[in-house]
Amino acid sequence: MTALFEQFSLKDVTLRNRIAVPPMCQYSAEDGFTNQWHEANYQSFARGGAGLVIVEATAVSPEGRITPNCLGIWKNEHVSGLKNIAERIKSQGAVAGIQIAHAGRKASANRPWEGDDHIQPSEENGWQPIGPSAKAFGAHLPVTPTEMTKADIERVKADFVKGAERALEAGYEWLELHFAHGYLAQSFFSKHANKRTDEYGGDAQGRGRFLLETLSAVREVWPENLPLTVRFGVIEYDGEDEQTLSESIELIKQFKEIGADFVSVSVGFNTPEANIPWGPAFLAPVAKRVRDEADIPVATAWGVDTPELANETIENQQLDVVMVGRMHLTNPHWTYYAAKQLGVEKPSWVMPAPYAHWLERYAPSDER
Ligand SMILES: Cc1cc2c(cc1C)N(C[C@H](O)[C@H](O)[C@H](O)COP(=O)(O)O)c1[nH]c(=O)[nH]c(=O)c1N2
Ligand SMILES: NC(=O)C1=CN(Cc2ccccc2)CCC1
Repeated sequence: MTALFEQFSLKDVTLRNRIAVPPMCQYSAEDGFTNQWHEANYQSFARGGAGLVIVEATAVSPEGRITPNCLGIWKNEHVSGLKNIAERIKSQGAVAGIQIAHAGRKASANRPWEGDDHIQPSEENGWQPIGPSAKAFGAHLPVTPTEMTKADIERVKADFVKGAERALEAGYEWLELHFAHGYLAQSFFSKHANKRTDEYGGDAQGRGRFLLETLSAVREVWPENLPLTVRFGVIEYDGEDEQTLSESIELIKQFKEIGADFVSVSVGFNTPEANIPWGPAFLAPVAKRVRDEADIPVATAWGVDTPELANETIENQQLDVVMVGRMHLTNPHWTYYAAKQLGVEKPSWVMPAPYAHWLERYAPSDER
């Protein structure tokens, strides 16, 4: 059996294969609400055969959005649209996941194709970002965030809890807390962003406290039988990698004790001075270290673009699930393409019958 197409069970959820579509912001919402763009976007990935489709970073409060056009889950009115998306994903045979998020000091930004840079808080469509300390990211995100008070910390933790409750109500079965990519939770763990001298700063334990407490609070409301997962940047490529990685693995061991079932291993992106070694599956060896040392199932993304490479990361036990992002933007049926490439039996049947039946007996002219 081709490893990439083996099922994967976690708690009461079973993925039909090891291929996941990671969260990818569409920056297409108004006031946080889903629309026909999101419906088409997510249903197409699921129809293509992916085992798990994770809905993009969905903000737990308005100020937690990256851009004004990010999805939201900060009010009950958001639930019905998110439920529609979950149903569309499940109707195509994939597991419906959702990532809930707070952008922290990277909030109040233009959409990538409109500059990707901060919108000044004084501008009509901008707002004042918050963060662990009054320390800006820099580069294209120069606005200095307001240092969060204890009350702010309690409010944002409560926003994550309410977001998790709404995600459950919307029918999602895989919850991912966004603890990566230099957004709020990740930034608390970062020495670059967190200069606090209270219990939410200082050593690794202090810098990890916001993440641990947020996970704990969500654990209490998320059902024990459904996967509760985190996406966490374990390395910055800022010259401190061994230190950061060992501190990150220690924190992940605590995530597991608190009740995290799975980690999507990613990059910290807390500093514009990082030197990221971009390349095919560059993070897979790091994910394997996490998998082995913290003894927890993992996924990672980042350039796992070919079916062969994806299959290898599972076969050589680096990953349990592969996150294939941008390749799904090129081809939402990437899973079907991978099944054909890897010589899986009856490859067209990774898709629903109306497509599978005809593709089973059709070879495109360039393959005849
Ligand atoms: C347009 C777009 C939007 C997003 C992303 C990426 C892209 C391209 N990524 C990162 C993404 O999940 C993935 O980790 C990267 O794209 C790397 O994987 P690939 O090399 O694309 O397979 C991302 N990550 C995340 O945790 N939450 C998100 O909402 C987003 N949004
Ligand atoms: N919401 C997120 O976590 C996002 C992560 N990105 C990281 C990224 C960096 C480089 C290439 C692709 C993605 C950019 C888009 C938004």
